Amino acid sequence: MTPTLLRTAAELHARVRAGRRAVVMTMGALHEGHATLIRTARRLAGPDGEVVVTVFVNPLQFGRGEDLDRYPRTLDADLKIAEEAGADAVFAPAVDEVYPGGEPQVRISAGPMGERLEGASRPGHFDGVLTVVAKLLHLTRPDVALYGQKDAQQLALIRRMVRDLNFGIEIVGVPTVREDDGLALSSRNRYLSAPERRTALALSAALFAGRDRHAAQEALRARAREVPATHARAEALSALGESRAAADAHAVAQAAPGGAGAVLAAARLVLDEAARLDPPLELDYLALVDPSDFTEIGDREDGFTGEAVLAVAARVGTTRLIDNLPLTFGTLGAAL
Ligand SMILES: Nc1ncnc2c1ncn2[C@@H]1O[C@H](COP(=O)(O)OP(=O)(O)OP(=O)(O)O)[C@@H](O)[C@H]1O
Ligand SMILES: CC(C)(CO)[C@@H](O)C(=O)[O-]
Ligand code: BAL
Repeated sequence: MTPTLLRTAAELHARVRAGRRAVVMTMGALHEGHATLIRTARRLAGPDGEVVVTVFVNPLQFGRGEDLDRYPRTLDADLKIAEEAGADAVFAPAVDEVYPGGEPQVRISAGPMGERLEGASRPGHFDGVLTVVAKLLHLTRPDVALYGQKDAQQLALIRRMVRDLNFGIEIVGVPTVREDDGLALSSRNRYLSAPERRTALALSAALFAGRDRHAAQEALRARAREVPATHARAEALSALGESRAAADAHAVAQAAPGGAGAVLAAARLVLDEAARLDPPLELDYLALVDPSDFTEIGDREDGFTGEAVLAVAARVGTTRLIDNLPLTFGTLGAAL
């Protein structure tokens, strides 16, 4: 069924709530990534609940010289995608409806986490994001709200805001949806020409190179833990086994370089190559960060263990893209 289109806060509030409400916030120009969020929301809301999708290009989160004016606005197509994915209502307010008195004087401050990575490149961006997210949460009053892992720093900040300011709403993160060749789906991909898209593939390719390096390291770490046990077993068996196990231990020790620095180096190699393509990739940042506060762990000692996010941002032509992958350091070895 075509979702009900709601244009005003009054229309939204007049709507009779049906069970558990799940909200997906977007800036429109919907694609399969958004559809996945909406389908997940449908599941979480349940058959008696409802899914509300918001479509609003928020001027507050765009810096001067960014793409606010050219950002794609495709409401008819968005309604169709929202319908197919199972939305009950689409809230698509005008700017005046969200900010009736002009830009708000009182805003949410994203704090130090909002000044790193994306926040360093786009000053004020996360204050604008959190301010509109807070407003949209108050307007839509969901039980649960869903956000994509593709915007990992945004997701972490929304979780933080909801916790720090007691919003009492469940926040659910949804893994990044990609094209078959790896490119993360993004509304801004439609700005890319064919040659630019080829260059843009380097973002995901770099992350995959980092992930592969990480997987190889983790396997070596696990092997290194296993070797003493192998050694003990071998010792009990025969002198020949013992010397084999010792050789194995030596080989693992030699082969286990690494940690965070090696993961970053593997990813950087791909980005460096892409910088020589035509059109070139212009790197903004590549960083390995702690997902709880987005501080860099790239420069910490090689023995880092725990959750991390490998994040990248780059420009191709006039289009700025971001991508990231979650990585876990050390648990494979720890589990053995
Ligand atoms: N490829 C994707 N996979 C999963 N979630 C996504 C993906 N792309 C966007 N989202 C999520 O959809 C929500 C709305 O995002 P938004 O409308 O800004 O789309 P976008 O494709 O990220 O656009 P942009 O190109 O402006 O970054 C956010 O929670 C975002 O993280
Ligand atoms: C969360 C959001 C809808 C706020 O404008 C936006 O930042 C987005 O689409 O990711
Ligand atoms: N998807 C994040 C919104 C923005 O880039 O402004």
